[in-house]
Amino acid sequence: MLLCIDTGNTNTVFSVWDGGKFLTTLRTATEHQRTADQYFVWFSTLMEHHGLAVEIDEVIISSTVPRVVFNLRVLADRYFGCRPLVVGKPDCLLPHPPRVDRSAQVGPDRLVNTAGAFDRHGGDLVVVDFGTATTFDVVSNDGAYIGGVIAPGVNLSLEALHLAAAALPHVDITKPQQVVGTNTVACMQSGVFWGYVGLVRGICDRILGERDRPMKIIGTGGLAPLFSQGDVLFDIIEDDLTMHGLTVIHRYNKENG
Ligand SMILES: Nc1ncnc2c1ncn2[C@@H]1O[C@H](COP(=O)(O)OP(=O)(O)O)[C@@H](O)[C@H]1O
Ligand SMILES: CC(C)(COP(=O)(O)O)[C@@H](O)C(=O)NCCC(=O)O
Ligand SMILES: [K+]
Repeated sequence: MLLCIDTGNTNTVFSVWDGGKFLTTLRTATEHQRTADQYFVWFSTLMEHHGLAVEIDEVIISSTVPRVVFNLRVLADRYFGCRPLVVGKPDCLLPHPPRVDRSAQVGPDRLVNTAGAFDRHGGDLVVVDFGTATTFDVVSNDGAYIGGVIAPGVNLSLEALHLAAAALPHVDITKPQQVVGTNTVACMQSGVFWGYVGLVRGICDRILGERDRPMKIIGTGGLAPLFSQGDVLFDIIEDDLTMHGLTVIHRYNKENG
């Protein structure tokens, strides 16, 4: 079976694909010091806990943190007896190569989102992914990643306020009751929540204006549903888009590699 690994700057997600569906999805904090042995103890313990006695014989990795790839490669080699496909490396083929200034610099998560979204929805898309950073990935009519936008992530913005201003506490994001906050926490939540609603809407409107054609807007990442409570921001919300993209790229490499 195929193990799909998506490492973001905050969290790493492992998901097991049986060829038709994901059997389980496991999440751990991203730490570059974690060894292959540590990954395996964590993974095998939870697989056993879920009663999943499956044999992994293929691995695909997308990592926005280059340093973790070494240990993930060792994991695949030592425990699953395979050489992983690593998105963004020259030996990993993409169904539609990106058309940007330096394709080697594009975050692999964005290439994967593009592949997953095009497979499900066809071309002319904007994928908005709420992770450590909030990214906008523009997918052309023929399925290529052709550029986008990188904005600071929601939690990063809240944390930056806390770190830079002595009197501002650490707060979690939520949709505030009112725009006008009557205490410090409510004021901060309002600034970030409504600020992001405006940011997403404003950037998508500008992308649509610049591209001058109808496009579908797809939201993904854990915070997409929260922000769509503030305004109609997305045509579709899909929380498994990155994982789906990994299966698409894996299949493409099997068929064409
Ligand atoms: N459903 C959720 N509710 C609240 N916060 C979330 C949710 N999903 C993710 N987050 C937060 O959003 C940030 C980005 O998370 P994640 O999507 O895992 O980022 P990355 O892919 O960059 O690792 C993290 O700080 C995480 O705690
Ligand atoms: C923009 C990102 C930091 C987003 O990563 P994430 O929020 O998923 O951790 C990542 O896609 C990245 O490191 N990109 C490299 C630069 C680029 O995509 O052009
Ligand atoms: K992201």
